[in-house]
Amino acid sequence: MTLDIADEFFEDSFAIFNIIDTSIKNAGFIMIGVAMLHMLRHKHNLIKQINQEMAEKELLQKKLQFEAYHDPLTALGNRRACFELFETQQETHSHLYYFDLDNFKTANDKHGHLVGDNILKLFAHAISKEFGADNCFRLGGDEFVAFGASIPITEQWREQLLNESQAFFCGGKYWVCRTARKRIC
Ligand SMILES: Nc1nc2c(ncn2[C@@H]2O[C@H](COP(=O)(O)OP(=O)(O)OP(=O)(O)O)[C@@H](O)[C@H]2O)c(=O)[nH]1
Repeated sequence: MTLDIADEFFEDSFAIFNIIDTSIKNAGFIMIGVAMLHMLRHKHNLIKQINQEMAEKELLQKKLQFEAYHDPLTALGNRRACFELFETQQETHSHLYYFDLDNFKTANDKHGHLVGDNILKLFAHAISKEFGADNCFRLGGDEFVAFGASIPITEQWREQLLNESQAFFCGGKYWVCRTARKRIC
């Protein structure tokens, strides 16, 4: 009889201990789960941040590369680009055109540098339309170079190129020469 009572007592106590023990274990699992989730979220944010920084770096690198090889005013290739691409341009184009605007200094002095800048942009746009922007370069000041095919040069063509800049009495001269294009057999 005494034994029975003791058995019941221990049975009940164990049941309570069991419940407490399971609860503690469950709470432990939940805490570990929450901590792991937190860690994963932190890692996810870190990877996102690294990816973003890498994308920004890549963009910056592309921007720097563009700036190193382009004229900021006209967005044409600059002197460095022209020299570095000279061989390739020679191989793919039969003629080289060199342009130098006339009276540009006078136009600058008379109408101001903003108008002067605009003349350069208009001329860059005109030759880009004729030869393709990738084949045109601004060497500096009012000097430009373009690579292209042989074009029947007429007074009309010349006027067309200088159309808008002529409004400021700014003309232009050009020289054309054959490139040393290699024949592809
Ligand atoms: N507005 C403007 N002017 C520039 C720029 N770069 C150079 N210049 C000016 O361009 C002028 C070029 O002068 P010149 O080479 O004598 O040109 P020009 O008056 O056409 O004379 P020729 O070429 O001998 O016919 C200079 O006054 C420079 O200050 C630019 O980016 N913008």
